[in-house]
Parts: sequence; structure tokens; C-alpha cells
Amino acid sequence: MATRVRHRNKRCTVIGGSGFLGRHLVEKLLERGYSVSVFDICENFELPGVIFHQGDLCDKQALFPALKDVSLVFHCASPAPGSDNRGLFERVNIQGTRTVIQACLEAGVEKLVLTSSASVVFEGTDIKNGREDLPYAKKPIDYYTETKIEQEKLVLKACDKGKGFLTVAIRPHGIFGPRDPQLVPILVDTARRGKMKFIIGNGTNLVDFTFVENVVHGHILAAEHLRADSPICGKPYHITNDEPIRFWDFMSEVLVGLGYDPPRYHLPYMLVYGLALFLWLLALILRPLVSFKPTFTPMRVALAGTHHYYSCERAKQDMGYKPVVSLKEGIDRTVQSYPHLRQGS
Ligand SMILES: NC(=O)C1=CN([C@@H]2O[C@H](COP(=O)(O)OP(=O)(O)OC[C@H]3O[C@@H](n4cnc5c(N)ncnc54)[C@H](O)[C@@H]3O)[C@@H](O)[C@H]2O)C=CC1
Ligand SMILES: CC(C)=CCC[C@@H](C)[C@H]1CC[C@H]2C3=C(CC[C@]12C)[C@@]1(C)CCC(=O)C[C@@H]1CC3
Repeated sequence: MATRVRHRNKRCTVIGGSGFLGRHLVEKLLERGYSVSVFDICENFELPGVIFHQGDLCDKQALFPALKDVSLVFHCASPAPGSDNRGLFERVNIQGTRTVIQACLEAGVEKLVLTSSASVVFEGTDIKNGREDLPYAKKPIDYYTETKIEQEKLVLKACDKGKGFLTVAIRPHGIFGPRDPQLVPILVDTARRGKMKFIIGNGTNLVDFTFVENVVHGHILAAEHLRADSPICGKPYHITNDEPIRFWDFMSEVLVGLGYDPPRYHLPYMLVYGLALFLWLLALILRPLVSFKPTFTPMRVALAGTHHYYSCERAKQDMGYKPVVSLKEGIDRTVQSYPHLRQGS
């Protein structure tokens, strides 16, 4: 019996396990002796010992086989933040998360760890050393953020010690690392199109960028600390590298590491933000006739031109969190992992 309980405790499912963060999480869980199943709408990799279930998380029946005899579920699936498809975000992040919670309850899952986002409190204006008690954004900057807020509320509200169902939300910020499909590829694409010459604002704004292995570490610590007597039940936790850096220094280090010139010339923040807003509205109005995706969306300009860094003191206190990879090492390892994105390749 004791062996069966121990065995079940080490069985987990990663919803969204085919994605960037999900796959890193799967790899670390395997290394730590967990048996891992992946549930995802697409299958991107195969790993010995990983059972793959393909399906849409909005479909409860499709989820059940992936949750059978599993005590711990990580939910890190989401449509890509760059999309502007409101219906998709609402369906997957809100209705889909309700379905995940219901399926977990019916399948007897004991712990649910959600990957939320620090952006749930970001409204496009400065956040300096923000703590978890900041209110949710009243005017979320995009549909992604709007639905991540609702998703986090749903998961935290579902925490019910009486029912033996414990939940926690991890809020990472600016995840980067090998195989990231967003940050470095967008940056390099922008540089290759000759558009990485400008710094928006005075360039001193501090931001958190978090190496993916630190985010994984935060998730596993949360799962392992999630017990009925723990202070972490039903709470959100910021997980960052705890080394805020100037947004433009980070961009420059990655660009220079890959052989590109760093941005040099300054543009006033309000001018670029106004232009991005205008282009976004134009794209919206013209959508029935022509489809174009501006590089400079209001959200991206706000992310590039404001302070947004967060305190992870609560994670340090309640679960002994400490980043395992420094920012410098994270940047070096990331740059090394993209030989095909180097200048001239
Ligand atoms: N990348 C970042 O900088 C940050 C990410 N996050 C959160 O971390 C989580 C993981 O993000 P990434 O790994 O970067 O994204 P990703 O796009 O690489 O991975 C998301 C995964 O979810 C899957 N998925 C999407 N819709 C699904 C559905 N209906 N049913 C089943 N699977 C579905 C996708 O196929 C993909 O494999 C997301 O919840 C995201 O909101 C939070 C803060 C920052
Ligand atoms: C810290 C954080 C939340 C990062 C998230 C990742 C992306 C939102 C950024 C990754 C590359 C960034 C980028 C820009 C905006 C923000 C990112 C997409 C620009 C478009 C900002 C305006 C420019 O001058 C070009 C930038 C290219 C890279």
C-alpha cells in the first residue's frame, strides 16, 4: 500500500507539456524520478518514459485518460500571447481551465499547479518590485492578460482542503532559454529586418527576464510544498531570476551574443506608443479587407519601455525558492543554443 501511495505521488501530468516551458518541466520531472504524462493539442517530441495524450483541454472526456491515477497536474497550456483572437483565449484560458479543474476533481487529482503570469497585474505602467498583493490589472493590456487573470482566479478559488484538492499559481515573467519560440526569434527577426536600431524611451527601464530552468524549479518546489498545512495553498507566487536588468541591456546582450549590432538611437516613448496604437486600430479596422500584423503593438511597446519587475520574497519565504541559474549563465546558454539564428547563418 505504502509503495502504491508513493508511486501515485510521483505520477504527474503536464497539460501543455509540448510547449517551451512544458517540455523543460517534463525533462526536469523525469530527472527527479517522476512518471510523466503529457496532455497537449500537438505532439512535438518523444522522450523515453513519457506517455503522450493528444487532445484539447476544453474536452473533458479527452482529459480523463491523461489524469487517471495521477495525483499532481501542472497546467501550463495557453494560446500564444501574440495572438489577437479573443474567442480562442476565452475558450482555452477560461472555459478550458474550468474544464481542467472539473476533470481533476472528478479524476481524484490532489494538486493542481497553474502557470499564470506576472502580467496579471501589469496595465502598461511602471511596476517596481511588485508583490503578489498588487491588485489584478483593471484595464488588462490585451486579451491574453485579461484571460490569464480569470484563469488564475478560477484555479486559486478551486483550492479546497475539505475536498482534498490543493491549488497554487506560479507567476513567471519574461521566460527565456533554449528552444524558446518567442523572445529570441522575435528579436532576431526584428534585427534581420533592420528594425532593431532604436531604444524606446531613455533605456533605463528595469525588467525581469527569467531563465526557463528557474521557472521549472519554482513549479516543482510549489508542487512539493503543496500540502494541506502549507501557507502556499490557494496563493499566487512570483518566480523570477531575482536580477532585474535594463530591458535594452538584455536585448543588446542577446543581440551582440548572436553577432548583431545593439540598438543605439533613442525614440520618445509616447511617440512610439501612439504610433503603435494607431497601427493596431488600423489593423483592426482593415481586417476584413487586408491582414497585417504590426511588429510594434501597444503591448510590446509598453513591455519595452516601462519598468516591470517583481519581488519573489514570498516564494523564498514559503517554499525556499532561490534561482538555480544566474542571468549571465542563462543568457550565455541561450545564445549558444541558437546557432541557426547567428548573424550570417
Ligand atoms: N513565455 C513566457 O515568457 C511566459 C509564459 N507564461 C505562461 O507559461 C505557460 C507556457 O508558456 P510557453 O511554454 O511559453 O508557451 P508555448 O506556446 O510554448 O506552450 C503552450 C502549450 O500549450 C498547448 N496548448 C495550447 N492550447 C491548447 C489546448 N486547447 N489544449 C491543449 N494544449 C494546448 C500548445 O500546444 C503548447 O504546446 C503559458 O500558460 C503562458 O501563459 C507566463 C509568463 C511568461
Ligand atoms: C519581459 C517580458 C515580459 C518579455 C516578454 C517577451 C516579449 C514580449 C518580448 C521579447 C522580444 C521583445 C521585443 C519587443 C517587444 C517585447 C518583446 C516582443 C520589440 C518589438 C519592442 C520594440 C522594438 O524596438 C523591437 C523589439 C523587438 C523585441
